[in-house]
Parts: sequence; structure tokens; C-alpha cells
Amino acid sequence: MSGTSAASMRGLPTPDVGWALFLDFDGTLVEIAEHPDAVTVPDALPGLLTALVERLSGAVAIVSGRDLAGLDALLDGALPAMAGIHGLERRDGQGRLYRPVDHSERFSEVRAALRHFVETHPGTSMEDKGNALTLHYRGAPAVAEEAAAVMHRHCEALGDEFRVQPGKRVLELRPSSHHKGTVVQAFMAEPPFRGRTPVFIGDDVTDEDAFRAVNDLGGHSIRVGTDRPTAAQYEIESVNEALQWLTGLARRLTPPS
Ligand SMILES: O=P(O)(O)OC[C@H]1O[C@H](O[C@H]2O[C@H](CO)[C@@H](O)[C@H](O)[C@H]2O)[C@H](O)[C@@H](O)[C@@H]1O
Repeated sequence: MSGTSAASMRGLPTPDVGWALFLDFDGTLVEIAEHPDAVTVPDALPGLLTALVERLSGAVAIVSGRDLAGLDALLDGALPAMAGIHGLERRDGQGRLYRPVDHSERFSEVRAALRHFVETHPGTSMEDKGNALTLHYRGAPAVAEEAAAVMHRHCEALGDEFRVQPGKRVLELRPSSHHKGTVVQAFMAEPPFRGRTPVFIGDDVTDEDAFRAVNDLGGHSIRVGTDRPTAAQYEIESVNEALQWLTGLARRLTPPS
């Protein structure tokens, strides 16, 4: 967590103890890796998150496409409040768990098709999150169009309740009822988030729903990366800069002793 470029971080909003902080995971808190299991979690990250929870009176949540079990394992259970699978599972500030829908049984056909796809396309892999199926093609970028065709064909067969969410060398088939924007709205309706100013930091297309929700709520939206148009109000260039900024945030919000 070193090597800050002051130029790209200039102009970010001034830290405030009244913030509610929402953090994406991959590409925001950890660098993108070749495979989901290959990410490196910085040693200082769980401690940094714990410090932020303390400084912001509990109003900190991870909002990720990963599932909660995987996030807990990667972060040593550092955070009570988290949303996984883009909101298809959510744990509130008091540790209560919400799984609003269960469509996993409707995926049997597409699950089998994706298994066959990864068996016949080296470099691809599938994550089965129950309520969402994720097709990774980072190891075989040339199959992007073919992968998209398979996902969209099955999504159409399932009907309007489902969508294909593109991400970084990934396609996810999931119910369209929940997304990162609805996650922000849900957290903001309850303590310890209610009444605070939402701040969301994320890097990927799926974070755009959250940026829009935060903008509508009068908060601050911060994009990690500068390579495409975004609804975010601010930009940070890299994961390292995001971690630097969060470290500075924890420091600035420490009450004087
Ligand atoms: O919402 P996020 O926390 O950013 O999660 C989005 C997806 O992240 C993971 O995939 C991405 O990161 C992998 C590890 O760096 C990378 O190999 C892959 O290409 C990226 O798409 C995760 O595996 C997915 O389940 C998440 O939905």
C-alpha cells in the first residue's frame, strides 16, 4: 500500500465521520489475478477494514460479485456488513443474513451447458454460486464472443427475470431483481448506515448501478480506473491508490488522543 500518485487523488471528497462506506472487492481492494482463487489479499487489509468500521461507527460494507463465504475466507471475517453475488445474499450490520431469492434449481440446464463449455474450451472456468453462474475466460480471451453467445442463449430461455452481467473477462448469469444499486439502497435504509452520506468505490461495469444509486442519494461515487465512461463522480487510477486513500481516511478519522 505505497506509492501514491497525488495527481490522480487530488479532488477526492473530504473524509467525514458521517460517511457510509461501500467497497467493491476485486479490482478495488485487491488486484485482478488470472483466477479468482489466485488473488493476493494485502496483509494490512483486514486490519484496515476493521479500523474503518470503528471510525465510521460500523457503517462499512463490502459489495461484491463474489459470495459471502468466499469473502469471509479472504478477509478473515473482518466485516459484519457485506453483500455477495451482487446482492443475492446480504449480511446487515447486525450480522443478519438475507437471501431474498433462490433460483438455483432453474439453472440445471445452463449449468450443464457451461460445464461442457469449460471442458471443451481450455482456459475457461465456471463458478457456481447457486443463484448465479459465472463463466470466466481470462485464460482464453479469444472465446469472448462464443462465451457471450452461450450465456445469452440460455438467459433468453430462462426469461426476463434473468440477465447476463458482463465484467472483467467474465460473464455472470443471475436474477435481475438485485444489483449493486439495490444493495446500497437496502443498507442505507437501516442502521448503522441510515442518515449517513453514502460513498461507493468500485472498478467494474457492475459497480455502475451502485454509482448511480449513490449519486441519487447525494453521496460520492469513486471509480478505480480510467479506461471507460462512468457514472462515478471521481476517479482513482489503481488498487494501490484506493488502498492508500482508504488508509489515509482511517487516519484522518481517528479522534485526537
Ligand atoms: O464485484 P467484485 O468484488 O469486483 O467481483 C466481481 C467478480 O470478481 C471475480 O472475478 C474477477 O476477479 C478475478 C480475480 O482477480 C479475475 O480472475 C476475473 O477475471 C475477474 O472477473 C470473481 O471471481 C467473480 O465471482 C466476481 O463476480
